[in-house]
Amino acid sequence: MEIVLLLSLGFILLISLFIYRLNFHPLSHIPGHPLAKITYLYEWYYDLYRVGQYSFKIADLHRRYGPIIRINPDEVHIDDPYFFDQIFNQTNGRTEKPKRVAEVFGPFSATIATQHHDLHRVRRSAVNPFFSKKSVNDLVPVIWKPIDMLLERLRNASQTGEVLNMKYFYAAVTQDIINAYCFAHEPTITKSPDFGQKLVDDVDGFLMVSLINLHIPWVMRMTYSFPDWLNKILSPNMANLLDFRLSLLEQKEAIRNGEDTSYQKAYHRTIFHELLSSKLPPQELEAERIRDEAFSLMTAGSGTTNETLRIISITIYETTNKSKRLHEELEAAIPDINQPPSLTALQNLPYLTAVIKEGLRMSDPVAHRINRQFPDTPFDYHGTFIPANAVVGMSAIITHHNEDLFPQPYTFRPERWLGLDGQRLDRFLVTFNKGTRACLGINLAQAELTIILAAVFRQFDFDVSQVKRERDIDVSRSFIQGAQAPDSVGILVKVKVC
Ligand code: HEM
Repeated sequence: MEIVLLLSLGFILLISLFIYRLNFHPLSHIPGHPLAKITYLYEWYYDLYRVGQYSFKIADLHRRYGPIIRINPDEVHIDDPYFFDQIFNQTNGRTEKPKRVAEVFGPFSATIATQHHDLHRVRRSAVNPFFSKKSVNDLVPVIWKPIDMLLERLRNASQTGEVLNMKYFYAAVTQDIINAYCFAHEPTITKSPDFGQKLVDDVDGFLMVSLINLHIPWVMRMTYSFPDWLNKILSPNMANLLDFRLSLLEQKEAIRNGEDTSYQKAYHRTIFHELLSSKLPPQELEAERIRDEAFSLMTAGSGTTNETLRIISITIYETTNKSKRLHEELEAAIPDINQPPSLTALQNLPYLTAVIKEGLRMSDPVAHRINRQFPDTPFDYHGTFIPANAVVGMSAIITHHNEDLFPQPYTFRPERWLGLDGQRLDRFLVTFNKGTRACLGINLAQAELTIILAAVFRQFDFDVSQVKRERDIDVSRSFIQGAQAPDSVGILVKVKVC
């Protein structure tokens, strides 16, 4: 009898909640699918049951309900490229990251995972100087080191016929670069026989788990509270990642204790040697906080750039006329491969630059929507009121496939970025997002893309006949970062010297 009473009470409460969300909630006037308005289960269904599909479903919902929609009980999503700056680039008051997004990697104290505006400003201003244009320009010799190693390995593979996996060789280079910048390490991953495949796969696995954590936050919180040995038993795939986190902690402590002085021999700045002697408040320099910052830089600084590199590379080799045009531009700009031009000279090459922009448009490594809360700022979207502190998001993948701005959006057409018409499109390229929480590593990523693509395309051609676009290239799932089909083994290529 009591159970029946309790069940009836629960049922009445649930119905009342649905009625509130549908009719009286501050976002109730915003159109959207009725199920998405009343329950998070709608989003769960697409993300958890259909595995990483909500990012794509949102585009469908916009087609049905218009440019401003409610995608879950508490969140608004906008599809309007002209409104991007108003949301992300506005400086009128505090910009916060919604709690469940900030904690998507667990209770994680890196800049990227900081919910509140003021703390984010403190953390971000400590790391910003390392990623300015000037700092990245000073880093160019460090960037070249693993690239030279990769070129050597590509040359060898072209002679032996060895099949290489592009997914891992680009990742290795980007990891070696950020490793050197963070800790003054010599490049080792680009030299390793499998290009450090396990760590790349583990980070992919971690991102998949993060999607579960977005929806069921206590899962990651609980696992964070377990000791590493227990987590390794529960989830053997995570063992390497946990060791990696531990090794970051150890490296950082060795620096703090003066046991690691490798930076004295390095001819470049290193982030963690400087950060540990910075004027950050003591709690910001605590061991685990700095470990989390290192973990975030090492992961955010590799997977994204790697994804763009491989999508550009394969797409360009699939379209012979484009690879020919790029190769001709590079041959003229780099007559002697042993004397590469400066980064600035490479960044002034019009076709290479257009290829990179088109690659950033089409690859969209951060496939998930990006959302914010503005506690001090309400918005007016063409007559639709969005109250202060509502969660508001936009998606680069939707903006970048807007047919009015980018006709034939699924076709790789670098030419769209050339000339005056191309310059007008620049403001709609939002792969790195905009505003105070936009990508920290944009200058580094741009430099890596430019130098790596110039170096590789100047000398090599690839046989891409083993690559299947739908399986290995197209982003068909979104786990914060975009992912390819589950049966993809990466991108297997044979190397040819051109
Ligand atoms: C093609 C390459 C890259 C793309 C497309 C990309 C994209 C993005 C995007 C969209 C964000 C905003 C995320 C959000 O608001 O939730 C972001 C943030 C961030 N990115 Fe990147 N990124 C790339 C490369 C890098 C590199 C090389 C680094 C270097 C270490 C880096 C470090 C970061 C960090 C630390 C943040 C957090 C910034 C903050 O919260 O203030 N990224 N990135």
